[in-house]
Amino acid sequence: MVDLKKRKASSRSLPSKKKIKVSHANSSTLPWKKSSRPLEAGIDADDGILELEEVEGVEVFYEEGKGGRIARFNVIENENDSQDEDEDMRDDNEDAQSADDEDEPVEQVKFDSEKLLPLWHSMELHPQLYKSLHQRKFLEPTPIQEKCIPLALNGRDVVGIAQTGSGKTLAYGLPILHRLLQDARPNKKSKRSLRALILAPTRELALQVSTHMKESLDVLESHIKQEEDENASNAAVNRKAKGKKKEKSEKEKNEPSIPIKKPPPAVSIAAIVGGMSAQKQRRILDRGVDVLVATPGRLWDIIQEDDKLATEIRDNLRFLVLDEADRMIETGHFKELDNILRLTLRIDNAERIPNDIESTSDEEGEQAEDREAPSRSDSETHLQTFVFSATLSKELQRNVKKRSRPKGGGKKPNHQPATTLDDLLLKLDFRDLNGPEVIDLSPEDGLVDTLVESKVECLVTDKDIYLYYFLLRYPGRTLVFLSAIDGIRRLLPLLEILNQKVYPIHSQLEMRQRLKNLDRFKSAPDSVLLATDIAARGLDIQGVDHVVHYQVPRSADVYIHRNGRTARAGGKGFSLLLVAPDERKTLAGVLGSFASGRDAKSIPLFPIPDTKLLDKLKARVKLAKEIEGVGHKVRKANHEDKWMKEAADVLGVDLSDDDDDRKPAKKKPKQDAKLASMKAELKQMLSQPLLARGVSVRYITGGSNPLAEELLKQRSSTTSSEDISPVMLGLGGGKADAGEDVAEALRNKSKGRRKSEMKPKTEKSEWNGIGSS
Ligand SMILES: Nc1ncnc2c1ncn2[C@@H]1O[C@H](COP(=O)(O)OP(=O)(O)OP(=O)(O)O)[C@@H](O)[C@H]1O
Repeated sequence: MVDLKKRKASSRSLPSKKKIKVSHANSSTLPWKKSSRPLEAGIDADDGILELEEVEGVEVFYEEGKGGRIARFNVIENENDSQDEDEDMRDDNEDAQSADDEDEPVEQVKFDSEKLLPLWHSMELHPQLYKSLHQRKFLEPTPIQEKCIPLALNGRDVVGIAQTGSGKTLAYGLPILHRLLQDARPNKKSKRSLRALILAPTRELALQVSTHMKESLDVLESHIKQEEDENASNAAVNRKAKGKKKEKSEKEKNEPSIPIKKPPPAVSIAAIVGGMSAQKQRRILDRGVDVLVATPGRLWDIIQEDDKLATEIRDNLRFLVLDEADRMIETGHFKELDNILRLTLRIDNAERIPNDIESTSDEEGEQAEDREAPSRSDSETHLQTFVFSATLSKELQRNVKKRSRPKGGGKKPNHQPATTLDDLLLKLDFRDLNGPEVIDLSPEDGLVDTLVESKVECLVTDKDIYLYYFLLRYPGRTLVFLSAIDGIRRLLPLLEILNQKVYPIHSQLEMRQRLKNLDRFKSAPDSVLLATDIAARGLDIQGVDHVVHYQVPRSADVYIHRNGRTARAGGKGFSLLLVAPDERKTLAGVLGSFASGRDAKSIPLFPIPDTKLLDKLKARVKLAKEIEGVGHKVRKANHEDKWMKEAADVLGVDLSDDDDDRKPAKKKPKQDAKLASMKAELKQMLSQPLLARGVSVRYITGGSNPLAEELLKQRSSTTSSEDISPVMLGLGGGKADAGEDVAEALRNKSKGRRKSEMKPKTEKSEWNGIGSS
C-alpha cells in the first residue's frame, strides 16, 4: 500500500536551483521515501500496514496505449533534491547511492593514530576507521579484536569465540571495512558490487550489526561538520581582525542556504531482513551495495528471484561472515542458509559436500535435492570466511579445523558431522590452506566475570510474585526471558496493571512493533522487556541491569547468551533464575553441561531479607490478576456486543432487550462497576509503602528518622511515575543493588554469622510457596 502524494513543484522551488523533469515509465522506479506513522497509532491502526512509502513532486500523466490508458510519471526535482533524497535513503537504511553522485571526489581523511590511538596503531587501519574509533572513544582494542583483526587483515579465515559483549562485531567488521575502503572502485560511475555478506540469525541483530558497521564509517559527516565549524570560527576571527562586521545583503538573507553536499559513503552497507518491505530492499540491491547484512530467510527469498544477486555472491564476494553461527541453525532457516552457503563454495567442494554428508532426515534429504544453485566458478576472487559466536564448543572448533583442507586436497575427510552445527560449519569452504585460525577467548564457563548470578527456588505459581518483588526492590532496566509467547501475553497485562513500564518482544509481533518496543526499552532506564529467546543473542542494549530467567533455559548456550545482554563491555550485570521444583532437573543438566561441570550449588540463593513482604505482594498480584480476568471478560462482551449490533444492522434484524443472545451486554454495567471497584482497591494498595517487618508507618514521617531519608532517597533514585509505589522501607539503602546484596549474603554466609533476616530457608522455605496475607 502506498500513499502517492501529488505535490506542486513550485511550492518547493528555490531561486538558485534548476528544475529537472525526469520521466518514469512505472511507479516502482519512482523515488519512494519511507513515511513515518505516528508512534501512538498503535499496531492495529491503519489496518495493520507495517510500512508506508510516499513520493513527492510527481506529475501523473496518461498515455493512450493499445490496452487503454497507461499512467506515466514525471518527477520534478531541483538539482539538489537528489542529494536530499540520498540523505533520506541513508537514514532509512538505504545506503546505496545513485551513480550520478559518485563523481564527487571522496575526501581524504587523515589521522595521527600513533599519537591519538597508540594501542590501535600497529594494526594500520584505514584513517577513516581510526577516526571513528577515536570519536567513539574506543581507545584500545578488546582482546578478541586485538587477536582477530591482524589475522583477518592478513587474509586469514578466522573462527572467533569470545564472551558476550566483548566487541566481536568490530573484530570482523573493521578488517572488512578496512579492505573495502582501501579497494576503492576504479570507476566511481559503475554500480557497486556486493563484496561482503554478513549473515545473522535474527532481524534485530542484523539491523544492529549494520548500524554498528555504519557507525564505523560515520566520520565524514562529523569531519565535514568539524570543518564547517572551524571555517565558521575562522571567518568570524578574520572579520573581527579586519574590524568590519559584514552585514548580509537582502538577497543573501532571502536565499536559503545551500546545504553542503554530503559525499556518498565510500562503502555502502544495507540490511536485508524479514518483516520489512521486500520491494524496497530489492530497490536497494538494484542500486548496488558493498556490504549486505542479512537474515538467511529473506535473503534466500530475494536470491531466488534475482539471478544477479546469486551471481554477485558467487563471483565477487570477498568476505563471508556467520555471526552467532550456532544460533543460525536454530532459527528454522537451515535450508535457506545451506543454499546461500552453497553459492560460496568452489566447484570441487560443491561436488564433494553433498556426497560427503549423509542425509539423516527428510529435511536434509530435501536440502540435497535443493542443491541446484551453481557454485563459485573459480577462486580468482579470494574469499575470506569469518565465523563468530560466544559459544562454539571445543569439539566443534577441533572438527572445523580438521575438516578444512586445501582446494583439490584429494583425501576424503573422515569426520562425519556430529550435530547440525557441525554439519553447517563443515559446509563452509574455508580457503586457508591450514584451515581457519581459531581464536577462542571464551572463559571456561562462557560467562562474563562481572556477572553476578543468583536463583530463587519457588513454586511455579509464585513466580509472578518473586518477579514483582524483584522489580520493586531493584528498579532498573530488566530483561525477562520467557520460554513461550503465551507466557508473555499473560504476564504483560499483569505487570501493566501493577504499574510497571513493560514491553514485549517476540516473533509474533510485527517487525515494526518489535523495533519500537526495543527502542522504548532502550530509552527508559526503569523498564522491563518481556522477551522470548529471539532477544537472547547479540542484542547490544546499553545499560541492561538485570536479566531474569522466568523459566530455566533449555541449554547452557541459551543461559550464557541471555545473561550476555547484561554485564557487557566490562560493565556490571545481574542474573536471576526463577526455578520451579520441576525445573530442578533441567537446571542440573544445564549446569552440568558447562565445561567446569557446575552444579546447582554454584548459583547462590537470592536473599530476601523479609519474606513477609512477599505476602503483601501476593495480595496485589492476586487482585491484579482478577482485574485482568474481569477486564478480559468486559472487553470480550464489548466485542461480541458490537459484532452482534453490526450483524443485526446488516441483516435488518431488531434485537429486543429480552433476547437471550444479548446477555453479555446485560451483564456489562455490573462488570464495569466490579472492575472499577477492584481498580480502586488496587490503587489504594499500590499507594501504600511496603514496610519491612518491625517497621511502623508511624515512624516514617517522624522528624529526622532514617526511614524518611530512605523514602526520599528511593524517590530520587527512581524515574518511575509518582503513582507507582516503588518503596520498600526498612530494608536499608537508597537504590538497592541486587549484585551487592547477593555478595553480602554470601559474605555473611561464609563468615558463619548470617543475620537472622538473611535466612529465607529457615524462616519459610520457598518451595512451600508464599502464604496468603
Ligand atoms: N574497542 C572497544 N572499546 C570499547 N567498546 C567497544 C569496543 N569494541 C566494541 N565496543 C562496544 O562494546 C559493545 C559490545 O560489542 P558487540 O555487540 O560487538 O559484542 P559481542 O561480542 O558481539 O556481543 P554478543 O556476543 O552478545 O553478540 C558495543 O556497544 C560496542 O560498541
